[in-house]
Amino acid sequence: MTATHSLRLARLAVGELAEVSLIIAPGEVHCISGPSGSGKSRLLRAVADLEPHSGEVWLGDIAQASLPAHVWRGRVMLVPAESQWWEDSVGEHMTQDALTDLETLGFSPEVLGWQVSRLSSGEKQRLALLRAISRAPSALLLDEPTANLDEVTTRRIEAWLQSIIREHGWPVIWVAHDPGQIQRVADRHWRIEASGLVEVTRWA
Ligand SMILES: Nc1ncnc2c1ncn2[C@@H]1O[C@H](COP(=O)(O)OP(=O)(O)OP(=O)(O)O)[C@@H](O)[C@H]1O
Repeated sequence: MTATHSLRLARLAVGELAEVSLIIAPGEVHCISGPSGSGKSRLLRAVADLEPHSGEVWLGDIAQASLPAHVWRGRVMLVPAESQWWEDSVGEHMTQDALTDLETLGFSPEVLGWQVSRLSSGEKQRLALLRAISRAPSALLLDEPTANLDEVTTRRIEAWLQSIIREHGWPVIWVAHDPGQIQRVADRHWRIEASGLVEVTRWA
């Protein structure tokens, strides 16, 4: 299914961060960087309706406020830096759609039988991404999606994410620290400075 909705933040404010207004077009990746503690994760949580905030968020012509929070979160899917798991085994969290991409992410099908408790932080991170994208979202919020991965795996996950983002036309907000990664994946780059979002027009 191809999503063709923009994600629109209209005067969104959470915590110390000044009001944010952004339009992320279908298939676009907007990277957000900034110092530790500047509010990047809280902003994503507000967009996902996981944190009290003022202002509005729209997915196409659907307002966040018009949907029950759990329905909104199924469409505007947050992949937090530290994923949550609620069942014992990996497979219990996955839909059938996850199976096709297992190998691309470096797993054999046996991973579905693994206990969540044995997963390394990098395995958890890759499987949390797979879990999110296999649930047919309409927009993605990625909080440092490669933070626990080595360079080779990071590049592989970046390429995989870019390809499925383009294929599905998801608007994406991607929190990142690595300038190289931002250079590779961002259509636009915003940095949090003095509690406000400032566009970085040249980030080579
Ligand atoms: N529910 C909350 N209520 C009040 N303050 C909070 C809450 N959650 C986080 N904070 C504070 O808000 C600030 C921003 O936190 P946030 O997690 O968004 O930072 P960040 O930019 O993602 O940082 P990092 O790069 O270290 O992950 C921090 O000072 C944090 O302690």
